[in-house]
Amino acid sequence: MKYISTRGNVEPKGFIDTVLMGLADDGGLMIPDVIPSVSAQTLEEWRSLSFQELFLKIFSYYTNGEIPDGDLKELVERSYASFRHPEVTPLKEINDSQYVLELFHGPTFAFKDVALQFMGELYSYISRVRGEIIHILGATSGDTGAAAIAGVRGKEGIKICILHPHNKVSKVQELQMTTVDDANVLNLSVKGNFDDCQKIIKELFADLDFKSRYHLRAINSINFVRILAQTVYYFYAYLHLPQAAQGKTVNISVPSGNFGNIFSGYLAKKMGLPLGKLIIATNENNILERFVKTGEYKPGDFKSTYSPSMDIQVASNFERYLYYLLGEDSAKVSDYMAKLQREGAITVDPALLEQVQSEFAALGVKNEECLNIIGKYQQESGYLLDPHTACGIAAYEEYNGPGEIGITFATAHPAKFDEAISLLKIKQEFPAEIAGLSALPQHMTVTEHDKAEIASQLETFYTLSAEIG
Ligand SMILES: Cc1ncc(COP(=O)(O)O)c(C=O)c1O
Ligand SMILES: N[C@@H](CCOP(=O)(O)O)C(=O)O
Repeated sequence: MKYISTRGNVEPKGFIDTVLMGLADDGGLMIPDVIPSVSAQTLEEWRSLSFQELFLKIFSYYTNGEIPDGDLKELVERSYASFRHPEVTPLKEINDSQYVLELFHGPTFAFKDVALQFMGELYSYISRVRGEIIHILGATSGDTGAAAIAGVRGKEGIKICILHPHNKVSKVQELQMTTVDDANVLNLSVKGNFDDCQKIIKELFADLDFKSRYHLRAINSINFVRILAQTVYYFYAYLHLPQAAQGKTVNISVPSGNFGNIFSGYLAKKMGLPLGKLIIATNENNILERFVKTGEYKPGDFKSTYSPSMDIQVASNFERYLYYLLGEDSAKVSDYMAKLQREGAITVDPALLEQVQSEFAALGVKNEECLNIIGKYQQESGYLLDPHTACGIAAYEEYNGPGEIGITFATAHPAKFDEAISLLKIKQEFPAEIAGLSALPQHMTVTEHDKAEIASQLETFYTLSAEIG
């Protein structure tokens, strides 16, 4: 398998080179040239596999043998040894038509750990085996940053710089990132919002001279391996439904921001996983809901909500979906993206909109509704949802039809977002790993929202890294 860019101007690459490239050098996003197909019989054979075994099966379609089987197995085993649940991503039954896939049992209590624990191991492996310098640059609305740092802190040959929006992440998220005192970690707290942080890193990646001089590597979902690692739990969830649910339509509701998690579901479906609707749940930053309902993709005004990790207006992975929606025509994708840049909005025609609506449903959940859902589920079933998951549940309630099975992804543990939970006067118990954070000193540099200033901070940090790494 080779990997190509959504914009068509990158020579086809192998798996490891795609990981290293991150953002495609032509400004697009890397995707496989052909999506492999998993037969119904193979799926049936996968039912009894553990999460780790399933991971290896799925990756075997994508890695071209560039990582020997034994090495990949070792990386996967190490990645999930740090999870607190033996199943890694357990499926919980709420009732016989409603399930929650808990994705928060990793070191930083959010779904990002699933892909980023593996990416940390993978980067470390690539650094060791290929002698590549790994200087990670990432942007976060709170969870990616914490998980990426946890995945690579203290690892030889790797440095990581994460930009987060100043005072716009939850207290626990900030502490998880900034109490790490390893010398290979730099936290920049940027005066702006997540979209500003993401825009700056994309511009720095697009400066090919800067990118190659400082060996910039991506950990955000612009990196295809993030998307691929996230497909594993779609398969896992589907294959672990009880027998009574099998054969029914299975819809998945996914709290969404950068469109990475749900794009993994789209990929899983294209590989042959027989899912019903993919339900996009957002908060009041509802660009994706507006797109699915009207065909217009237009970033709106940024709003701070109770689910800060989804406070995103410009959904990075939308371009990957656009590629498939436009019939895998990279010239058309380039035109649409140029128009978006020029005019601030793009619209798809009615025939394409019909296709979008056959593939996705979407709901932008208001702050008040988010709290109502948390309160309701806590009272009725004793299950405490985090505010992102609550948006997912609201969208499930809106779109799951009678006789259908709905799986909502629980993308974070509620302890990360007590700012919202405490508004309901719910007193939650904090896991020890989180409770202990507030006693630790924090390390971060507050920075203007200014690309040149950030580039200069990176130059200093990455130059120093040569001595450390
Ligand atoms: C807890 C949580 N839920 C949902 C999302 C949205 O996921 P995605 O950006 O992959 O759409 C994020 C951040 O991305 C998150 O941290
Ligand atoms: N919500 C994310 C935003 C970045 O998303 P990514 O999937 O592209 O890494 C976060 O928590 O940082």
